[in-house]
Amino acid sequence: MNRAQIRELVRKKRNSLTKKQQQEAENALNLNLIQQLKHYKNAKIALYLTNDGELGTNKLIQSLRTLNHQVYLPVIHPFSAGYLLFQLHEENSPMSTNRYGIFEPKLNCSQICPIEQLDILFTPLVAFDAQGNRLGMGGGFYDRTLAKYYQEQWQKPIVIGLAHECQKVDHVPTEAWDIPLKWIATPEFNYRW
Ligand SMILES: Nc1nc2c(c(=O)[nH]1)N(C=O)[C@@H](CNc1ccc(C(=O)N[C@@H](CCC(=O)O)C(=O)O)cc1)CN2
Ligand SMILES: Nc1ncnc2c1ncn2[C@@H]1O[C@H](COP(=O)(O)OP(=O)(O)OP(=O)(O)O)[C@@H](O)[C@H]1O
Repeated sequence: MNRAQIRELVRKKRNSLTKKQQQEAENALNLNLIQQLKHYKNAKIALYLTNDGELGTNKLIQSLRTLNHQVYLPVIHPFSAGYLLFQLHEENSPMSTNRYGIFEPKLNCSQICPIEQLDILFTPLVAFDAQGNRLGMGGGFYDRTLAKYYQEQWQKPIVIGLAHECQKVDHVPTEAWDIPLKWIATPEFNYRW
């Protein structure tokens, strides 16, 4: 299967999960990651708002806030095409919808966090394989935005892909720009490379 075929197949799969399965997955992911991140204090953590059958993040966002972490969300860069910015997201932050119909914070430059100052960055993904290869929605946003950090000796942020178990495939055909992940969390497991 090529990248487009895998994308189509896995997007269908995750969109066909029932509400109950989605809810259970979201709850389990929350418990998994709260346990995994328990040594962090007042961390800056980038997440995303759920779209297209992706693993739910609302519960995790609420828990992280309760634990005094700061939550950031991606905002599509207003003029650097294909890049993301990460903006602070609080309970009542003004929101707007981007061109894909995904909620994102209304751009406020004073609340943007440079990537190297984030402690943890969670990426959405469509499919992953046993080697940590990641396939996204096809915009190249995360690959492009993180490319600069991948080239240098990279300490921060820790990048963690989030996915349902059903998004694991035998093999993701890779491209030169793809950034393999060192950690993918599902509701059930943590895959580390
Ligand atoms: N929840 C979430 N937020 C995210 C991402 C994501 O994958 N998930 N992104 C990760 O990069 C960025 C947005 N990238 C996206 C790229 C394509 C489509 C999408 O639905 N594409 C349609 C075609 C839409 C069109 O061109 O008008 C499709 O493939 O059906 C959505 C998001 C930033 N925010
Ligand atoms: N580092 C980069 N520099 C320039 N272009 C890039 C880079 N990374 C990806 N692209 C471009 O973005 C397009 C989409 O890439 P790809 O199919 O890998 O996206 P994706 O990983 O599925 O999406 P996303 O990262 O947004 O979840 C490709 O055509 C590629 O040319």
